[in-house]
Amino acid sequence: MQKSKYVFVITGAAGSGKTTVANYLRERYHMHRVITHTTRLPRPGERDGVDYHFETSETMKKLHLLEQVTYDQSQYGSSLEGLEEGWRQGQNDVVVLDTAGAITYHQRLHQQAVIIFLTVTHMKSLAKRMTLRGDKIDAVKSRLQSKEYHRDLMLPPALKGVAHVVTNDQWENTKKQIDAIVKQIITV
Ligand SMILES: Nc1ncnc2c1ncn2[C@@H]1O[C@H](COP(=O)(O)OP(=O)(O)OP(=O)(O)O)[C@@H](O)[C@H]1O
Ligand SMILES: Nc1nc2c(ncn2[C@@H]2O[C@H](COP(=O)(O)O)[C@@H](O)[C@H]2O)c(=O)[nH]1
Repeated sequence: MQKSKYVFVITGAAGSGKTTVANYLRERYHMHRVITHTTRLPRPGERDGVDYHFETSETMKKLHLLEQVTYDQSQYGSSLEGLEEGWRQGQNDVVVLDTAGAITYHQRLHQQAVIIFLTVTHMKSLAKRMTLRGDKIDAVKSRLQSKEYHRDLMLPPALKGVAHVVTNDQWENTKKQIDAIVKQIITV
């Protein structure tokens, strides 16, 4: 019987498939998706309280956050309350973070944070995926020019030997890799 609950942290470059993997973990393994906070504007189809808690700079300041980062000129942050909500219900959590956030989770939660770093073989496919997702052209350009985008293309040294690295080229193959990681961690 599994005693302690985990948070699966999905990290990696923009467009690498973090949200897609998080949704898979939610649907296939009934994990609780931690909704994080951001000051960026919603993308077409994104809903407040579902994809993010959309904040202003003022409301963001009032939150009690476990960690907070600036990514492509917007603020993002996640709360301990968000994690505890899932654990209270007896569920494992899944959260989507940039690599700076993933490092903080590793430092603060140790083995309780299972870090999965997503990458792709051809970096050009990332911009293509963002465009196909419906992101505005200016938003894609801004993302590609940001220092955080370039930083998150590579596994950070602090996560070497810690993160499970998954190459998300072919979705069917990605699911198999994710299933293997979950099986290794969770014993029912
Ligand atoms: N293996 C795959 N092959 C092709 N397309 C994929 C694959 N995985 C995800 N996608 C698609 O790529 C797009 C980007 O995926 P997703 O939104 O999950 O990325 P992300 O890492 O969360 O991005 P961001 O950090 O920019 O929010 C989506 O349209 C998704 O459906
Ligand atoms: N450290 C944190 N990173 C977060 C959080 N919520 C989302 N993110 C990451 O930010 C970038 C940009 O997200 P996008 O939705 O605008 O593309 C991406 O890497 C997300 O994973 C958070 O609370 N903390």
